Amino acid sequence: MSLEATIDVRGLRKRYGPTVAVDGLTFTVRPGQVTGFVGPNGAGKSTTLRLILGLDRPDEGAALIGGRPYGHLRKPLSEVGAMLDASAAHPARSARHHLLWLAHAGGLPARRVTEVLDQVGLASAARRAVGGFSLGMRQRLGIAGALLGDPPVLIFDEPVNGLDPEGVRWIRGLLRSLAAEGRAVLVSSHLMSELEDSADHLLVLGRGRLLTDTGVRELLDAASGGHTRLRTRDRGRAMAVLARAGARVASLDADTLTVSGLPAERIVELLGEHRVPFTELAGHRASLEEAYMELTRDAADYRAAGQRAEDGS
Ligand SMILES: Nc1ncnc2c1ncn2[C@@H]1O[C@H](COP(=O)(O)OP(=O)(O)OP(=O)(O)O)[C@@H](O)[C@H]1O
Repeated sequence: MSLEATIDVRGLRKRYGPTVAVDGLTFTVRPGQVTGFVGPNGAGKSTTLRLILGLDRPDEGAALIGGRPYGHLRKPLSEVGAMLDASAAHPARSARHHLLWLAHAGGLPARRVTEVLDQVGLASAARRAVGGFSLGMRQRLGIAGALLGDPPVLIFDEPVNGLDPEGVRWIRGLLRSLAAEGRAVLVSSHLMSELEDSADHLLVLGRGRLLTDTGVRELLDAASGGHTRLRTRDRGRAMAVLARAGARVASLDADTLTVSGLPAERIVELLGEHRVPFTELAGHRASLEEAYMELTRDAADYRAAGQRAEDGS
């Protein structure tokens, strides 16, 4: 693997007729990390990935893999692996033949085919026609194709889409291990929750623009840090005491409050001083989705679009 495992996108712009699909994107995907590329349907994720992979031409800007545009890579399969469409294999071909054909076209040895079939758990189905494969098996075959050249940069477009929980767990583990080997791994998804246990970094896209470029840990820490869940029989007095001290307090149910803006130790002190009884006090760990909502409280645009995506319309 080369050391230049990066994707650099600079001022990328692409328009289809009246639709601006990608609107001035700049970001870097770094080695040793899983970078989540998130946004609702139509946000421009697939277009960006196609531009990075030289499958479409940008109107402006550039996308570089290890410092060079895709078209200038000497051995593309060994420099970047991608799965954009899991149904790309010919249905009458066996999994093994499909990969042998790819390996041959990319100047790779046949032994790599055996290795990647093993790696994705398809060894026993290698001689079956792809047409009879389940969606999960097709995803695995697409991933095998991406891994064929042992590339330092990997791109997966919605790899989790339509998979059962076992398949989702497998893909998460694979993404993590590929990043742990020092590769740059870019994974798109239209759902933040799908990236919960796999992404180290997040690029959030809305209507062709980059809304957020952040580390997942920083995002979660910022959103989780200030929240404490408090259970008390005397909700009214607890709210009054804490609000007077500058906290933001909200009711969750008859005897539970969430408190933000004060550290847990200060909450305990205040409740003690004012003799407000409580039975439970716990730090709250935000989910990735909650953390992102907190960060973009004012970005109604993304949310409106995201909501439509969640509704499936
Ligand atoms: N070849 C094309 N011709 C015309 N419009 C296109 C083309 N490709 C993409 N678009 C439009 O560009 C916008 C971005 O689409 P894109 O597929 O990149 O979004 P996406 O974030 O990948 O969405 P999805 O999650 O649905 O795949 C959409 O409005 C789409 O209709």
